[in-house]
Amino acid sequence: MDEREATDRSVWAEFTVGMRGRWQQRRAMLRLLPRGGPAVVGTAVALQVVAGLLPIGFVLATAEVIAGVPAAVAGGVDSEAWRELRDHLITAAALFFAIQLLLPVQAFLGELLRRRIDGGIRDRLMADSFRGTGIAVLEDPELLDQAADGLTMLRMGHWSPGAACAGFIALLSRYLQTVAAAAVISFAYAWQAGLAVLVAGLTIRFGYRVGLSVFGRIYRRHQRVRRRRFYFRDLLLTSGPAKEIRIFGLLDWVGSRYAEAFMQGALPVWRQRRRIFYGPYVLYTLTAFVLLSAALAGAARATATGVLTIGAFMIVMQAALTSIRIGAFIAESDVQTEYGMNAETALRRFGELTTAAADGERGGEPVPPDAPVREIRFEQVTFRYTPDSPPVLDGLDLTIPAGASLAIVGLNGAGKTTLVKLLARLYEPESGRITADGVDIRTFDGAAWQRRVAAIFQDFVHFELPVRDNVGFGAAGDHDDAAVEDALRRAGALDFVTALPAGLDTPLSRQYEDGADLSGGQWQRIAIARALMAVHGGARVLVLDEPTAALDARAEVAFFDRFLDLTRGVTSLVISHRFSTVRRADRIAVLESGRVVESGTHADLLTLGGRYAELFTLQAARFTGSHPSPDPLDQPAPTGPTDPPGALTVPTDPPDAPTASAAPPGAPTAPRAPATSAAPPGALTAPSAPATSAAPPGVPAASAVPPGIPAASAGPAQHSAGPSDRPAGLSDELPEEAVADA
Ligand SMILES: Nc1ncnc2c1ncn2[C@@H]1O[C@H](COP(=O)(O)OP(=O)(O)OP(=O)(O)O)[C@@H](O)[C@H]1O
Repeated sequence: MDEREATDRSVWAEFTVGMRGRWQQRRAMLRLLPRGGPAVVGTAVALQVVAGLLPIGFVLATAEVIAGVPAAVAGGVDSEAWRELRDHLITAAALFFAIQLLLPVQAFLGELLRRRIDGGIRDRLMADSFRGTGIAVLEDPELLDQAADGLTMLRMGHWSPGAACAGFIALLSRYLQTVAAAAVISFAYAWQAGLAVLVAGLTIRFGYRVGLSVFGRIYRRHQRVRRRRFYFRDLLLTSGPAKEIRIFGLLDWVGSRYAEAFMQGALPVWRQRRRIFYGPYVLYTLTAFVLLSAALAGAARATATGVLTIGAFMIVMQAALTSIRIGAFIAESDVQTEYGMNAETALRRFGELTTAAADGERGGEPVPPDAPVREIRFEQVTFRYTPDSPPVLDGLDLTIPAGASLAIVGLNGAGKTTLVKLLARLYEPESGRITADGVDIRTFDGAAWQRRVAAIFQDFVHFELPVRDNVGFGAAGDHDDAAVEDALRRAGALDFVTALPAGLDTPLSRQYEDGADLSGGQWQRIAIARALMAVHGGARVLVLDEPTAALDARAEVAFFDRFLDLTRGVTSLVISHRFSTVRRADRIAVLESGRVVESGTHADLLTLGGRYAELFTLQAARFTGSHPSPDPLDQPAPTGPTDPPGALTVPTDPPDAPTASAAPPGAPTAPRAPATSAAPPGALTAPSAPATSAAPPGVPAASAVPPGIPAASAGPAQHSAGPSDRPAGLSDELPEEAVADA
């Protein structure tokens, strides 16, 4: 229902439309109350009863004081009337102080109640709602709206469900006071006057609550705008975006977007205010005024005619004023209950959505030990993120042999990461299936399967926690220092971690006093260590999504030189745009249009001369200068002879030779044959003997190797004489740095 519809409806119609929901909310509040604990709830209720009755006692005592003054004055200081007056005065003062003393105790109990109830809700949300293995539900816009509102209220605490419960209890004393005051009027004067005063107070109260409820309903409809506002606020106030916001001078822009979003959410509510509050409020107040005036006028006349004593009149007057106070804004209850109930509704919906998603995934068979031992297969897998978006994977078939490495390449947005998310059961395929040794992974217990898959995504989490946790989380919090250090050492991170102020205990964030921040490459090594830790903890499938994108060329070479060692016996999947990384995998799959369009070894795919060869050529050309860019800035930087020896070597793997990654770990590498280049004039060429390679027809063997850089081969260099038909630049002789930096 949109806002226009709501504004077209009368306040009363809008109120009645929301009536059912409000009763549900109130029932939900009552169900929440016991979470405050019987002692706290019981004491709070008892105090509210006392707090409701004390003002009536005060009214009676002060009336007695006023009524007793003439007799006391006439009787003098030692008279009985004087002593009575004194006693009434002391009683009134004691009641007054009791009321004042009760206020902070009531506030304290209300706060305790709020904390307990909100704490319970928070625990329930964490325990129930986030136990699912999938993440699709967490990207659902409706859920995000509910979460933004509900969680914000829960975090702030002012308008949370707990605050609403405390607000409801606080109403007890107010209503008790109102009814008791009306009863006093009935006894002191006439039941008709008591009833009139009661109805007057409740009428104003009702009018106000109707307005507040309608106001709350309109407010709730602007969840999405508020979420946008929170986003702009966080852009301004959090450190992540701070760099770019400043560098691009976006402070004002974001500030004005924030103000705009604020107004977008607030204006419709404000515009409704007059209609919702002022009109009806005048009507209800006039009605109450007439009723109250009639009751008080009657009492005044009765007093004037001697039917009512002056003391009784004072009681009626004060009781009427006490009773009518129910119609005023109740600071400890009104806003809290209205918005707190909205927060409860939002959080309940949030819980329902996440629980439903988790329930759909529940159960499942245990994952067989050591699975996968043969292979993982994607069989005709189709997947789309939302029902109306095009498929990202479209009938995809792929076999990942167990214990070997598979690289996945493809253009940006081809679906590489999506494929991994499906493998890790963060999402489920729309059709088709993924099997491990022939068993659909959907039949496995989701959490158990996820323990089997160690995935480090491009946007891996930078936990603002000590190094030990950042790595240990790979093995579900295994914090065995020896294992953590071993993983760090193998990821090439131990040296810089040891140099940190508190070693493994150093929090990885500058936002903590003794914390340290790391460079992108250092963080990536921490992530790799986390993945290795996961393998240590029993993961059998290792997924590295762009694992070396932030590593320098030397670190990348070092990492992949040890990669097979590091992942021996583990099924590994590597996604990378760096061909120096990709080529080392046992097999490579090329993803395009939601399917695997080519697969094979690096050599096979070069020979095929298809998509992979084309991508490889494109990347190579940037560095060989085979396709010089008209823009001088686009030219590759020559690598100087000062570079450390060995840092830029790349294994040569002619099409019919084993790839570097396929070489047995520790096997000696054959000396690299010097390469020549068919590069354009001016391109850097390696000295010495010509290197040729078996290449697809029409492809000249070419490679540019900067001077002074020895070319090496992981296998025996095999060269065919004669002209090569490999595309220009499509050479295995690329300097590692050049490929790595592409
Ligand atoms: N959470 C998501 N919700 C909706 N669409 C998504 C989501 N994640 C990815 N997509 C879309 O799915 C498509 C494939 O994305 P994916 O991240 O799998 O590509 P990729 O091949 O890994 O790309 P890259 O090489 O840039 O990392 C893209 O069009 C992207 O917009």
